[in-house]
Amino acid sequence: MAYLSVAVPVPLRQLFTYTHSTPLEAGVRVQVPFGPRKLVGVVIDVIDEDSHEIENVKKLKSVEAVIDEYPIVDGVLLKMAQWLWQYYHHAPGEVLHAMLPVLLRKGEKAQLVPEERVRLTSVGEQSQSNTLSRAPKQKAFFEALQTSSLSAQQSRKLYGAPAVKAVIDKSLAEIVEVVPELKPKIWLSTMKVAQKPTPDTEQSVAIAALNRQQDNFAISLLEGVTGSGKTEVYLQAIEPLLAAGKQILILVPEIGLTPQTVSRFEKRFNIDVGVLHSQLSDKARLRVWQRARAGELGIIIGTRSAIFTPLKTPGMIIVDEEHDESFKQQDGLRYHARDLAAMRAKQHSIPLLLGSATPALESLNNALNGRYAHLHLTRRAGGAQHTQLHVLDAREQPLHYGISQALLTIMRQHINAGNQVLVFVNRRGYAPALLCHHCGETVMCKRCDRPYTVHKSQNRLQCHHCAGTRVMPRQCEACHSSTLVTAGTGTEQVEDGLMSLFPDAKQVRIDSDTVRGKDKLHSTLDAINRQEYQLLVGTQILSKGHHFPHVTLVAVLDCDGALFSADFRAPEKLAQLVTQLAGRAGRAAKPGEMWLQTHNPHHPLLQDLVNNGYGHFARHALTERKAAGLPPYISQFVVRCESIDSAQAFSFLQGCRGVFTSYSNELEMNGPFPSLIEKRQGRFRFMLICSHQKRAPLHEALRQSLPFLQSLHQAPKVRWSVDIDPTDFS
Ligand SMILES: Nc1ncnc2c1ncn2[C@@H]1O[C@H](COP(=O)(O)OP(=O)(O)OP(=O)(O)O)[C@@H](O)[C@H]1O
Ligand SMILES: [Zn+2]
Repeated sequence: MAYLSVAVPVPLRQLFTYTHSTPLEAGVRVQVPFGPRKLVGVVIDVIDEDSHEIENVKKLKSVEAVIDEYPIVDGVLLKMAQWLWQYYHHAPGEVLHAMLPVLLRKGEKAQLVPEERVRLTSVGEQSQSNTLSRAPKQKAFFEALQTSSLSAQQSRKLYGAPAVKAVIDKSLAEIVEVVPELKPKIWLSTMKVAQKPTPDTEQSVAIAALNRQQDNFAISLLEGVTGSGKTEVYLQAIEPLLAAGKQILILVPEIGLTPQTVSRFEKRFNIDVGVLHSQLSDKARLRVWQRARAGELGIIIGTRSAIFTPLKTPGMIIVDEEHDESFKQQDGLRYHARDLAAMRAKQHSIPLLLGSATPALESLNNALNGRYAHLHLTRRAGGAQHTQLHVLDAREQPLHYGISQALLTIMRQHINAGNQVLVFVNRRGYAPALLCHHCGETVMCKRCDRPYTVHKSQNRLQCHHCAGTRVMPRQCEACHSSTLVTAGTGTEQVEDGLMSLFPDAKQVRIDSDTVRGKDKLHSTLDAINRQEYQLLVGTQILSKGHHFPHVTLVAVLDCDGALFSADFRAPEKLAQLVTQLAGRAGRAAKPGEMWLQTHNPHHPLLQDLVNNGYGHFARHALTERKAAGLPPYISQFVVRCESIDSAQAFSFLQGCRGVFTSYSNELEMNGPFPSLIEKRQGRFRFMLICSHQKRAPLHEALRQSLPFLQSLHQAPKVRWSVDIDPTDFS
C-alpha cells in the first residue's frame, strides 16, 4: 500500500492523502473521490508509510483510477506549481488546474488524438498530375500529395476547400484518421534563415550579450525605444539556439498577438510556430501543448498562461512588452507571468529576456541595481526618427466633439499630406454619462452606483463596471423632463464628430465594441496599413505594439483624469500609454508627432514625458517611489472583500487587520477602505493593503494568519481574496 499526496481541484490550501496499491510518480493524474464527487487530481508526492503526516489511516480513501501511464507534469513545472501555491498562498489543486489545458483538467488522455489527413488513393498513385492541368489549384494540391500526406485542415487552408473536395471526389485522394507521431526538433528539417537586416551597433551589442548567456540562467532587460528593432534582436538572438535544437517560449500581451507577429517568426526561420491565446479551442490548445512538450515546436508564442507550456528542450524565454498589465492575472490564481518566467528560466538554467520601450518600474529597478543585465536600444531602426511630443493647452478653447480648433488644424495638415492620423480617446461609447438638463439628475447603474455610458449606435445605456445594459430613457426619472443631455466624450461621439469635421476622410473606429473577435481586429489592422483609412479613432487597443507605417500624427484628446488618480501606479501607466501611443507614429520614412490635449499643460508628469521621455520619467518615478516607501522598494499584498452588506465587508477586513496586528507589529497596514470602484454588481468593495520592507516576513505573516482569517465569523458571508504584489487597485 502506498500513500499519495494529491493536489485536488478544490479551493482549500492543502494537499490530500489517498492510498493506492503501488506508488505513483509525481505528475501523474488520478481520479479520486472527494465527498460525493469524483475529481481529477495530480500526484505531488509519495508519503513515507511511517511518516507522522498520515493521520487516520483508516479513513483514507483510495485512488479510483490512474489516468496517465507517465507523468504529464514534469519536474520543473511541478516545482513551479509548488512555488505558485506557496508564493501566492493559493490552493494547490487549483494551481495545477490553472497550469493544464482544459481537456487535461477534465481527465482526457494526454496522448495525441487522431487527426484527419489527406493521402493519395491507389488510383491517385497511378495518375499523373497533368490530367488536372485545367484546374491549377487541384493540380498543385495533387502534386503536394505525391510527396507526402497532408493534414486536412492545412490542405483546405493552402489550396482552398473546393480544390480539396474536387480531388477527393475524383477518387484521387481520401481522408483518413491518423494518430500523428511527434518528432522532437522536427523544425530543423525545414529551418532556413531568410534574409535579415544587418543589426546596428546597439542591436549587435545586445545580440552578442544574449548569445553569451546560452545555457545559463540570466535575466536581461532590453530597454529599447519604440520601433528600435527589439523584435529584430529577439530574432537574431534566438537563431543559434533554434539551430541547436532548443525551444523558444515567447510571451506577448493579450492584444499584441497578431498574425503579423507570428508570421515574422515563421518567415524568418521557415518553421512552424505554435500559437497559444485565450480564443483557441480546447482541442487546438491541447495540440500545441503536446507538440511543445514533445519538442516538436521550435517557437511557441502565447499570452499569459503560455508560461505553463511544457518544453522538452528549453532554450530561452522572452517576455515582449514586459510592462503590459495583461501579464498579471486579476482573478483566481493572481499570478504575474513575468515573475513566473523568471522562476522558470532559473529552473531550466536558461536566459530570460524582457523587452519593452516602457519597462515596468519593477524591472527597471532590477536592471539599475544590477540584478538584471541592462541592454539598450536608443535609436529607431532603419533611420526612422523619434516622434516629437507636444502639449496642447485646451483651457478656454472651444471644443468641437472634444477637439480644440488648434488640434483640428494640425490634423487637417497631416490628412492633406496624405498621411494617417490616430486619435486616442480613453473611453468607448458615445459619452460617459447621461443627465437631465433640467434638474441635473444623472442616470446611474444602481448595482454599481456609477453613471451609465451612452451607446448611441445601439440606442442603449451600458454600465462599464458590470456590463449591465438598459434602453435609453426618454425622460428624467426624477423630474420627468424630456431634455436629457450627454456629458463627456467617448469614441462613438468623436467618430460622429470627425465625420462632419472631415467629410472627405475615411475613418475607422477601433475599440472593444467594433473589434469583437481576433479576426476583426486583424483585418482592420491590415486595412489600415493598406491606407484604406485616413483617420483612426480608438482606445488602448491602438497602443499595443502595432506597426502603422503611414501614421504621422497621434492626438490624445484627454489625459487629465489619469493625472489625478488615487492609484500610485497611475502615473506609470499613463506614461507607458502615452509613450506607446507616440511610438505608433513616424515608424517608417515619414517623421511623426504627438499632441496631448490637456487642461493641465504644466503638469510635471506631462512636461517630463514631453521634454525628457519615458526613460527619464521612469528613473525619477523610482526615486519618488523610494522616498514614499512604495513598491518596488517594499512588498505588498492586498486583502479584498466584497459583500452586498457594506458593513459586513468592512468589518471582515477590520477583523483581518486585527489578526495581522496580533501576529506582527511590523506590518504596515492601510485600510480597510473602499476600492477605487466602490460598488460593482450590487456588491460593496473594500480592501486592506499590507506592506513590509521585506518580502519574507510579510509572506510569513500572511501564511500564519490565513487560517485565522478563514475562521473569522464574517468569512463565510463575504467574498474575499488575497492578491500578492497587486498591480491594480480598482
Ligand atoms: N538593423 C535594422 N536595419 C533596418 N531595419 C530594421 C533593423 N532592425 C529592425 N528594422 C525594422 O524596423 C522596424 C521596427 O523594428 P521592430 O518591429 O523590431 O521594432 P520594435 O522595437 O520591436 O518595435 P515596437 O516596440 O515599437 O513595437 C521593422 O520594420 C524592422 O524590420
Ligand atoms: Zn453596473
